[in-house]
Amino acid sequence: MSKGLNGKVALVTGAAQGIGRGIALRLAEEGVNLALVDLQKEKLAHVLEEVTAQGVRATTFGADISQREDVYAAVDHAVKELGTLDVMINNAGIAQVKPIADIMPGDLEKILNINIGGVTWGIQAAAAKFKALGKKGKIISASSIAGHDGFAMLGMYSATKFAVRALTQAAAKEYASAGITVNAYCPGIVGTDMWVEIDKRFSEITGAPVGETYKKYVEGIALGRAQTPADVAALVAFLSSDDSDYITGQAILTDGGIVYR
Ligand SMILES: NC(=O)C1=CN([C@@H]2O[C@H](COP(=O)(O)OP(=O)(O)OC[C@H]3O[C@@H](n4cnc5c(N)ncnc54)[C@H](O)[C@@H]3O)[C@@H](O)[C@H]2O)C=CC1
Ligand SMILES: CC(=O)C(C)=O
Repeated sequence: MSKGLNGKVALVTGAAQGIGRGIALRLAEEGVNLALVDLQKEKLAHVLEEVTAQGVRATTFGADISQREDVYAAVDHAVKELGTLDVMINNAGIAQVKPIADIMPGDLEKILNINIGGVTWGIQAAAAKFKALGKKGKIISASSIAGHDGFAMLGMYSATKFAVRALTQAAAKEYASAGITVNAYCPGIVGTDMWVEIDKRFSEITGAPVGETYKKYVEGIALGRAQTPADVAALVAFLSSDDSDYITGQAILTDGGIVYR
């Protein structure tokens, strides 16, 4: 068990599936009460059943993280339903597979609003709430290996994940005096719907057979297998726990050996 997690309250965005669901399941195992936030309300209801079956209290909230008022409303909802907030996990994000030459203004606007806007509003709303509650807190956001190395065909996605690292560093410096730590996790190749979509788009662009791009990337992992949401959740549980109290401003790689920093 991770130190100091039992009884805490965490909000997880993008909790309806994939890595966000994996984080919710792991935190529930650790006794964390959960506010589950996503665009997909039906899928959230299923994750709600899964986590409450582990004996924790939980609530769901439908929100579009690119909308500042939605994120603030989600944080207010968490505190109203669960009594407080200790950990904010800005996990939701989208991928975008396009050669640089094909990126259009609408593509740029969409991914910036979700991947950078969503994290910005999440950091802002959580820090304001921690201060209003008069408590310390932890803010944890999803970056990526693509936040350390720019990936071909994932140029704008990579740019947003580099930006998450920059925001993490700046926010860590701004909020340290309030006792708020701000960190990020950087997964590698995780077998979620996001990669099903990335693989499909690569096929459309390059003509590679479906499944080939994912297979090629997984073959490049030193530990020899694709990452699971539970692998990512193990790092997020550590960053949510008291064991990470002296860590701030970091974007920590968890990728089985792809990017070495
Ligand atoms: N799958 C992978 O290999 C990797 C993923 N990541 C990052 O981890 C995070 C989670 O990824 P996955 O679980 O793989 O993705 P996913 O696509 O399986 O799940 C993302 C979830 O976020 C939700 N979401 C998307 N846009 C939203 C919005 N505007 N408002 C509210 N919710 C929204 C979706 O409904 C979905 O439930 C993302 O930030 C992603 O960039 C980072 C590195 C690797
Ligand atoms: C989805 C993602 O972040 C990568 C690099 O696979």
